[in-house]
Amino acid sequence: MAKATKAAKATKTAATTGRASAEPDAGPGVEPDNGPDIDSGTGPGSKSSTEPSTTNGISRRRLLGTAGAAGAAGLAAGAATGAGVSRAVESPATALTTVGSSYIPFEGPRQAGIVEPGQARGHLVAFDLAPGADRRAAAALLRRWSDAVRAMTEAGRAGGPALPAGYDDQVADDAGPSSLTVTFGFGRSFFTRTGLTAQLPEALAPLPDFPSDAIDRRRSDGDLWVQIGADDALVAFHALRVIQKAARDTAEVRWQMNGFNRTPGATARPMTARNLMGQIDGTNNPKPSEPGFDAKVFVPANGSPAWMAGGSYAVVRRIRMLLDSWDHLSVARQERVIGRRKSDGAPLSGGTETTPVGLDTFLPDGSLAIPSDAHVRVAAPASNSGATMLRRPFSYHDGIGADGTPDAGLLFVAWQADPMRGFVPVQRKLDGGDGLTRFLRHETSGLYAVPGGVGPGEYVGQRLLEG
Ligand SMILES: C=CC1=C(C)c2cc3[nH]c(cc4nc(cc5[nH]c(cc1n2)c(C)c5CCC(=O)O)C(CCC(=O)O)=C4C)c(C)c3C=C
Ligand SMILES: [Fe+2]
Repeated sequence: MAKATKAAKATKTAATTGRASAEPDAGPGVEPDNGPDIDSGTGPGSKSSTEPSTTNGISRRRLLGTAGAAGAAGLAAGAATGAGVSRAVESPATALTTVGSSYIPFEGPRQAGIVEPGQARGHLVAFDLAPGADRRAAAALLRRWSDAVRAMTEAGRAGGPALPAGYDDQVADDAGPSSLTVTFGFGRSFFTRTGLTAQLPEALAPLPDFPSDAIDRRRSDGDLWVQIGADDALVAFHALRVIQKAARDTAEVRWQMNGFNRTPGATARPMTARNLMGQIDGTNNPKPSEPGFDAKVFVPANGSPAWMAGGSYAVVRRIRMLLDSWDHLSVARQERVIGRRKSDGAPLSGGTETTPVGLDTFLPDGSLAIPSDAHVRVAAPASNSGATMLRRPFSYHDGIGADGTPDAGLLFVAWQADPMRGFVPVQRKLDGGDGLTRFLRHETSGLYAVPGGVGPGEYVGQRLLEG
């Protein structure tokens, strides 16, 4: 595929994935114990443009690689440890950092934005088809979107094509690709709206209601879902604007959520990111290098329906963290809620961050080292008949809510080959028995079928829409 060809041309490097005696713990309310006009169907293909766009006479691509040194230091450390998921990175001769020049191809057997480390900035957006927009209109939209993303990910690369005028509001000028990915999915309602119910995947059955859910349906679901990620805020915003403008009369925004992660190069060496509770979050994600990874995360080539081959299912939950309550717990108690040390993410059963969690380890007093209601115990595949998912969240912070507490938490995005063997059984178990539940509120929910990737000239979802 083109993905492999492009990757081969680029310099390869590694970057980190960015990852009982149940002592009764204080819940909320207890005493503190510690202080352009984008043309329908005629958008540019990846190879069609020739000259780079210029700003004040300076080519966007000539400006790559002129930022600080932290990224390069982090990159070197990443390569030395060999940790994490490898990704293609271009290295212009003058580069002092790789943040801007990091490039993730749009084309490939799988959509980008699933296995790559979570970017520093993310936008999650759901669209509903406009009244009267049919399958044909939806197909034209997916082509416009795919062409736009192809152009945006290629533009700004050293030696890459220019961003065509129709896409360029100059917001992303001067920046490189910055690990931009845009990932597209279909919600259940898309199939009824477009008369494609015969192609509706079984796996897209509505998620069950979980007892502790507090779901706002207006900010949930949607016909189409788009996940945008980039390591530069302007590159991410630019992609968002282009996607929204390209939707034009065919689809309107149903909801939008904005998130973030740690910026690459902010730590002395690549490390698993922390969430807004301060925990190292992502350690025990399945790794692409592990046997069985693909089967857990992606629909197999002979999977059903056929158009989902190479695709995946994304569960998206906006999970508010009840931070004021959480902050009242001592660090020791917080660690027992999770089952890992806050400072370095090591399991309470001993070792370092990457030491396997000892679910059967006992303390000298005979109690379980990982409490019976600790999050990692209740969520572990071993506690859920092997159920596994790839978690790739963004944090969010939208100021102070009506209740006077931070409207902040996790835009939880979980990827799996089948939600019934991933998110659903695990969330059922967490909802009843996880010590963390009392510090969380699931406020929105969505499930999307994310088809496989595209080759040159193809658009995402083509096999569904033209099958
Ligand atoms: C339904 C699945 C899960 C939800 C919802 C969820 C929410 C959630 N998790 C954290 C913080 C951490 N989670 C950690 C591990 C972990 N979480 C899940 C699943 C859900 N989490 C799994 C499957 C695992 C791995 C368990 C294992 O096999 O060990 C951790 C520990 C570090 C890690 O392994 O990533 C933290 C910390 C928050 C804050 C949260 C909701 C806001
Ligand atoms: Fe978790």
